[in-house]
This record gives sequence, C-alpha cells and structure tokens, in this order.
Amino acid sequence: MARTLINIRNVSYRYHDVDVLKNIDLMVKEGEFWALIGPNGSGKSTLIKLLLGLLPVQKGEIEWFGEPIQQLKNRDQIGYVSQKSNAFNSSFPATVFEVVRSGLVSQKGLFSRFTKADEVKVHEALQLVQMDQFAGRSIGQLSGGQQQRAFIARALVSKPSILIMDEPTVGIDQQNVEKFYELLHRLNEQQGIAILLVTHEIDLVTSLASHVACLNQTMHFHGGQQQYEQLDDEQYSKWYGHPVRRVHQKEGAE
Ligand SMILES: Nc1ncnc2c1ncn2[C@@H]1O[C@H](COP(=O)(O)OP(=O)(O)OP(=O)(O)O)[C@@H](O)[C@H]1O
Repeated sequence: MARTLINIRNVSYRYHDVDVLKNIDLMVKEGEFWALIGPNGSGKSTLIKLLLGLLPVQKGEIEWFGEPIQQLKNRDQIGYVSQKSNAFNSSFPATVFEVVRSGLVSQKGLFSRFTKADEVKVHEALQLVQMDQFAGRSIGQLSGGQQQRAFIARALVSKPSILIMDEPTVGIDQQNVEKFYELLHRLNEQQGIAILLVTHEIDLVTSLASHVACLNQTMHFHGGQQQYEQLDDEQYSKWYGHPVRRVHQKEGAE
C-alpha cells in the first residue's frame, strides 16, 4: 500500500483575528499528483506554509511521513520550489551547477566539502529537468522558465519523495508553462515523485493531476481527478463564491 506522506487533520489557522483556514483535512500519498486550487485569498499559500513548518500549527494536526510535523527530521524528503525562484538578477554570481548543488547543503551540513558523488547527483538532477547543458551558465542569464527548471533540479538533488510548488509558473510564457507541466507529469509518472502544486491554471493542471483539492477557507472538495470532473456548476460556484459555468471538455471539443 502507498505510504502516506502528508496527513492534515482538522487544521484551522487565523492571522490575528481573521480566520483563513477552517477544519482542513487532506491526505497525500506516495506517487500522487495533487493540484491545490482556489480563488485569490482562499488560503492556499497559508496551507503550504503550514506544511513547510514556516507557520506554527495553531489548531489540528499535521503529520509528515507518519510523524507530527513538530518532530520532522528528514526535511530532505520534501522538495520545495517557491513562486519567486525564477526572479534572479542577471548579475547573480552563481552557476546553475552551484545553485543545484546548494540543495545538498542541508543534507551535508554547511561546512562539509562536496564530493565527486555530489557532483554526479547534481548532473543527474539537471538531466531530469533537461538542463544539464546549462550547468556552467550563470543562473541570472537564463530565462525565467530555465531558471525555474534549475530550481526544480535543486529541489530534486536530495531525492525527495514529494515536490511542493506554490504557483511556480508565474512570469513564464504560455508555451513554456505547458512544457513545465509536462516536465512535472514526467517526474511524477517516471520517477514516482509525489507533487503538490498550487496553481491558477486550473484546466491545464487538473487534466494532468491525479487528485484535486478545492480550497476556499474550508476544503470544498478533495479527491480523485475523475470525481472532480463530475462536480456540477452549483458545487463549483459554491466553492468559488460566485456563479461559474464550466466548459466541460466534451462541450469544448464540439
Ligand atoms: N501575514 C499575513 N498577515 C495577515 N493576513 C495574511 C497574511 N498572509 C496572508 N494573509 C491573508 O490570509 C488570506 C489567505 O491568504 P493566502 O496567501 O494564503 O491565500 P492564497 O489562496 O494563496 O491567495 P493567492 O491565490 O492570491 O496567492 C488572505 O485574506 C490574506 O490577505
């Protein structure tokens, strides 16, 4: 049976006196590809910050790999790529190789020397995202989409079980957005890496994801992609907070 990576139980969160998340449940298992979707301000980033331990759990429980998040030791198992990863100044003094290798620092400790084996890991990670030919290039001189791939490689270098991404395609053009999602799909299918992706590109991603979570302060729906496709306009509108009429794939094809 697939191992449970994340188990969120009855989690609520408030900033000052404003409720942002209420009674959230979500379970993510090995190898699953989750799209976390919701309107602006629905609490997606807050949930991700709670999962990454960047915000304290105020109410409810979050478990990683079967242990309470407060006792999480093996952070290398969690790869994280933030929204702003691809916003490097062109004079930033690091090569793609160095940026990816820095993903090994938490595993090795700040003052350890890098070994030949580490070098191999960096090239393997770069190959996974088809960026090995850019290893020697300065990170600031790559396009936004290429930088984003380099940051995925950085997250992959410690061989995590899951990649968490908060709107990773901001600032990337449409053609490259599609290629980016193809890459995630391939990492998920071929490498078995679980993915939890916050996105506004709902149609594109929900067709690739195996599971979908619809958040708007509460979790309106979480489940398999096929069940998600069955949600009717009324359920969808209730979640989004205003009337929505979805164009179903079959209708669009006519
Ligand atoms: N540090 C903070 N202090 C106070 N309120 C905050 C803070 N961060 C976020 N919020 C509020 O919490 C709510 C949820 O924000 P969050 O960023 O989690 O939503 P989101 O779904 O990720 O939004 P978006 O899609 O616009 O990025 C919003 O109303 C936001 O204004």
